[in-house]
Amino acid sequence: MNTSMVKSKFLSNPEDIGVVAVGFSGGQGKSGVDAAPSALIESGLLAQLQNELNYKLHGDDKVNAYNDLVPKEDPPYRNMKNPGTVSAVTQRLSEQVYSHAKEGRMVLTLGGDHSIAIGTIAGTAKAIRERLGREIAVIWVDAHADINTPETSDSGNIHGMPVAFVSGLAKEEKPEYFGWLKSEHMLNVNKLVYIGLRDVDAGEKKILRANGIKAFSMFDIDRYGIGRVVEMALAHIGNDTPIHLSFDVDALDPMWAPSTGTPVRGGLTLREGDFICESVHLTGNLVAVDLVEVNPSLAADREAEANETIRAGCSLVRCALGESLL
Ligand SMILES: NC(=[NH2+])NCCC[C@H](N)C(=O)O
Ligand SMILES: [Mn+2]
Ligand SMILES: [Mn+2]
Repeated sequence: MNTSMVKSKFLSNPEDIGVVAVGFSGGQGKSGVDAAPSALIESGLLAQLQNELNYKLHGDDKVNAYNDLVPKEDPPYRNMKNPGTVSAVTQRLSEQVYSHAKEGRMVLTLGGDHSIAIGTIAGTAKAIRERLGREIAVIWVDAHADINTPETSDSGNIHGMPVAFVSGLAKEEKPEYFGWLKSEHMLNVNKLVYIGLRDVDAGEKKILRANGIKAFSMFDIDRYGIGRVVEMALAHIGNDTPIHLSFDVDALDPMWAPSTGTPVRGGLTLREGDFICESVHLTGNLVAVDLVEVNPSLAADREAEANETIRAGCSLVRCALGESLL
């Protein structure tokens, strides 16, 4: 590792990264987001982590497609689209993430749409509870809150619901529809903090308010600047808490990350996104990172815009894992 890098104090093997490549798009309707992990890897992300940041990488270098888990029929249930598929994939993913986190490794998950955070957070939360007897905190960087319940969602897309499921705000008994989520998988909502919000549904605003969830919108970033916002976000979590960073590339302004399924103007600059990741790295508390919603096939000028988005995604991940400017 570089000397300037901070080793996470909650990892027994901080030089080791468990990589999980999740080629999955079933949490929303647009194809192409499943191609992101291979695009990120082909552009050199894992090679950089290995050769420049000197990490030891574990896990499969092939992208998981989870085709064996797709049921023959998957009708909507409680207004959710592809509920059986998303449930089965995130359950399997939770076990993959868990097995890396259990070994005391940092876990890097390359999505895929944001529904996969049901699996990544469930896996991290369970492993950290078992290994350290601790609850994790989640920093959710996104234009969206992704905290709809099946009933509040207008779209029925599960990538708009992962926070509700993994925090127990959306409940379901049936094991084939997320009933596999048990208390050991759960995230406490007072250990959750959002950064970058600017497109939050009316039902989600109610949920955020009713549960007193800490959220920093783009308004807060304009008002206080990214430096103070990150400071306040980290203060909310407390400086002795393992952190899972879930970064939706659509938190960035479409100027920096145009190739994504639900772009919203007025977002973070790439530098602000990198700054969040650098700051989280510097806490020494990071235990897991997700990068989601890169969709290389969604771009007006396909190649140039897709490449920009992939480059932005790689930059965010490298910053979270300790690349520094000097
Ligand atoms: N991960 C995302 N990009 N989520 C977008 C969600 C959009 C909208 N709030 C919905 O529930 O459908
Ligand atoms: Mn989003
Ligand atoms: Mn999201």
